[in-house]
Amino acid sequence: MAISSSNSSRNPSGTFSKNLFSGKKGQSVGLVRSFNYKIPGPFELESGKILHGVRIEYEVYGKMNADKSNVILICHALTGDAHAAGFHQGDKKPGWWDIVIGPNKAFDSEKYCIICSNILGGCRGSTGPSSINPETGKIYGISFPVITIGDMVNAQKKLVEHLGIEQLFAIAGGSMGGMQVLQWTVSYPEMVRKAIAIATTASTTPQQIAFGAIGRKAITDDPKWNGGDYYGKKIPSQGLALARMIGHITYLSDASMQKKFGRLQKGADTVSTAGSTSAISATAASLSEFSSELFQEFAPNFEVESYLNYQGDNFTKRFDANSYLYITKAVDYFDLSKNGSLIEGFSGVTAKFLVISISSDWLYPPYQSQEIVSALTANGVDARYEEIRSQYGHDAFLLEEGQLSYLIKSFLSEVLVSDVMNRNFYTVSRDETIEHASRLMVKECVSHLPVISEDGRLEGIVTSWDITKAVACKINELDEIITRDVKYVYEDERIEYASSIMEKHSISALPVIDSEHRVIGIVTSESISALFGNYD
Ligand SMILES: CC(=O)SCCNC(=O)CCNC(=O)[C@H](O)C(C)(C)COP(=O)(O)OP(=O)(O)OC[C@H]1O[C@@H](n2cnc3c(N)ncnc32)[C@H](O)[C@@H]1OP(=O)(O)O
Ligand SMILES: N[C@@H](CCO)C(=O)O
Repeated sequence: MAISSSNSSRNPSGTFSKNLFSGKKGQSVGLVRSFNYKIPGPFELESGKILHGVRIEYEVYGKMNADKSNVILICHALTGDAHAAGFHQGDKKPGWWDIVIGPNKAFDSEKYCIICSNILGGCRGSTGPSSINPETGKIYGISFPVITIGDMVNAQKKLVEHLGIEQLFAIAGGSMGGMQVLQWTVSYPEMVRKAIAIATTASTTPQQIAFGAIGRKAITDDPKWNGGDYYGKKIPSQGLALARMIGHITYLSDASMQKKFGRLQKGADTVSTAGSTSAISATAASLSEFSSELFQEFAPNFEVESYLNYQGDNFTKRFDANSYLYITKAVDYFDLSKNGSLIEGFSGVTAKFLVISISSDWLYPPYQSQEIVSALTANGVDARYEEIRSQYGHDAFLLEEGQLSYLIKSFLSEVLVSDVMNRNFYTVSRDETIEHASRLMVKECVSHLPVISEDGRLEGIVTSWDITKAVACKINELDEIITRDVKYVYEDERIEYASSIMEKHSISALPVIDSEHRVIGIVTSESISALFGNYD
């Protein structure tokens, strides 16, 4: 299967493998803890309903830099939580996206401050239907109001503001996490610089809604669901497990199920490999070899049945059935198109995008990611499309470490001069005095002044060092001390290039010019250091 890809971020051979990313091996963020933020005052939902005392559970990996410009928000999928990386005390398994979060990993915790929060409506520390309604002192149950992906994002925004972050360096997530990513860039375009949406859609399809509906029916048809009032009693574990079993099939693929289970049956002790599919098949798999008693009981004799039973049962130990109802409904309502147009829905988006699909994902197939990219591109948004080649199906976004790392790392580290340049800058003209330039530098705390012509074209540069020398030599005219062979960059050049010019010529600031040689900004070594994590 070929990888369809748009551009150059691929490795030189043009192929991917699970171990493709050959950078320094990442390590764990180690022992981590969760925090819990209570949103002060009322929290208004998109429906107009109000929640009080909303709590948001979150975790943080890495440090914020001085101006909090290195923060990456991770959004989790349907049944995830705030624990994305590292270990809680006593845990054997790390957080759910540990493969990409940590020192030297794709979301490098040495460089970025990575935050992940549990969604509103969830059951892992954030307010949801299993929380106590502060107005009644009782568990909400199904008196909890309907929530949307927009509500989840609005709650995350409250957390982000509480942490004093004005703009997120990036936001990333897969599946329903990807929906939150898209919603963020639509609702708060000025707050997101880069967006990574994986295995997701901008508008939930009838097939996706259908699977959600069956899962919900499994829960509500379980007598123990009891109209959502089961807290402190027996939980609707049959229905919840069945919902997860159905859901879990959609997270896998035909090929991955062939590979994992083949037709293997319990009790079969010899296996053989079947042709090109590498399927495992039981040698003694003919029906006649099973006892009629076993057959009549419809016992789960296939390995895939045992696996699904295990996944279903396991799920009931970590998830609340009502949360499942509310969250899947929020997914079903998700539709960013406006007046039937996704292009219109994305008008106003400014973040740079990396949209990743998975070749074997039949739940959120690649065409849905391509639609996102087309609509973004139609709005002039810089959106890159990549398809991960994987047999794991939808859940590949939790597993494909090498491909994800390669794509995410190169996307995050691609910084252009325009991302860093200061557009509020000061200039002088060459017929001005040294005293004027000197006063301007002191007043505005700048050490470099581009010298421009009447129509704004770059003619030279004067630095505070030039002024110091001029004063020592009793020179008064600016014209005499201007550096005319001035180095400059264009705004669409990579920041590494700007940095290399500065290093080569031992200079700490470069004017940024447009195609007509007019000065449009200035980039300084200070702003580059801040971006790449000069942590205080
Ligand atoms: C996305 C978020 O934001 S967070 C939520 C993500 N987490 C989940 O979805 C959890 C459940 N999902 C899964 O397990 C997913 O398949 C994945 C993608 C996360 C893991 O995939 P894989 O590593 O391929 O694991 P696999 O699908 O084989 O399942 C492993 C589990 O099934 C069990 N299992 C495997 N085969 C069988 C079998 N034949 N019978 C019974 N159990 C089996 C394993 O013992 C293992 O149990 P454990 O999880 O308690 O260790
Ligand atoms: N398996 C993941 C992804 C579902 O989209 C989850 O349960 O959250």
